Amino acid sequence: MVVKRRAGAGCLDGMTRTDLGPAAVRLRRVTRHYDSGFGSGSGGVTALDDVSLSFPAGSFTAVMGPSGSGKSTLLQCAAALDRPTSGSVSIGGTPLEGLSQTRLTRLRRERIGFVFQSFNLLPSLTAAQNVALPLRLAGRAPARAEIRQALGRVGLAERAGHRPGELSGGQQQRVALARALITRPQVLFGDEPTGALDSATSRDVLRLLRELVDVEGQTVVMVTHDPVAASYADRVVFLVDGRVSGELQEPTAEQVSARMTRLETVPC
Ligand SMILES: Nc1ncnc2c1ncn2[C@@H]1O[C@H](COP(=O)(O)OP(=O)(O)OP(=O)(O)O)[C@@H](O)[C@H]1O
Repeated sequence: MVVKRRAGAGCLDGMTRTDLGPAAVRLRRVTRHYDSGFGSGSGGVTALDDVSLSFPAGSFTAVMGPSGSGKSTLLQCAAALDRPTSGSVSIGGTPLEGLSQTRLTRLRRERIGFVFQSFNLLPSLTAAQNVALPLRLAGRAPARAEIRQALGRVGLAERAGHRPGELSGGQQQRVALARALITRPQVLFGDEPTGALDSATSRDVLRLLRELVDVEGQTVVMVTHDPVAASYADRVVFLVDGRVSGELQEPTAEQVSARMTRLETVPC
């Protein structure tokens, strides 16, 4: 598989470089506050604090930060799975605020793909049936060739009839990727997509993500704790206490690791 970086795919911090190209996803001054559950005035948690970020179309971004820094919350707000307390999010130029639940659900189905650490495949369905699910949920009867092509994209055309229990972890994650990509989403989000895989299998999945960006122009945004995984991205955005604390372009694993060590040891 060819591993090739896109020239110029990059990143915006605080929307200072919006001229790089159209944003697949844009967050403007996003704050997400969780109430404590004990009524007003009792504090709660500010998981995201005035975050402005843009994910340019056709780029691969890794999001890193210490535990509790807001990575998953950022992903959920950016993927329209959660609503910010304030600020705005737009996907493919469509602002999410004010959209009804029905329209949000449709937008998520049509424009967003999601892969998780735990694959989330249905164990009783074959790989092909799992991949077909998003289309069935959207009311479409998927053509067999379409499913085969989606599995072919992740190198699993020959495994269409296998159930998840008959596949390795890496193969299961590739089925999950095919399922996430079957609707041709504008953005693919990954919440630690390689977190449950051994390092050799992780590399295969990361090379596949890289290839999707380089060859097909897919936009990928991935939360990870692994500096090696982050080094496959065009840039790494670092969060600390719900705020963007900086970013690295064309990162190496060593640079990411050094930055993370600093963030985890130096009080901000
Ligand atoms: N549903 C919720 N209700 C209350 N607080 C929440 C909720 N979800 C997240 N938080 C809090 O928001 C903060 C950010 O959480 P988040 O899960 O986004 O962090 P994270 O960087 O993804 O953490 P980790 O690396 O440990 O998964 C944490 O303090 C967390 O406890």
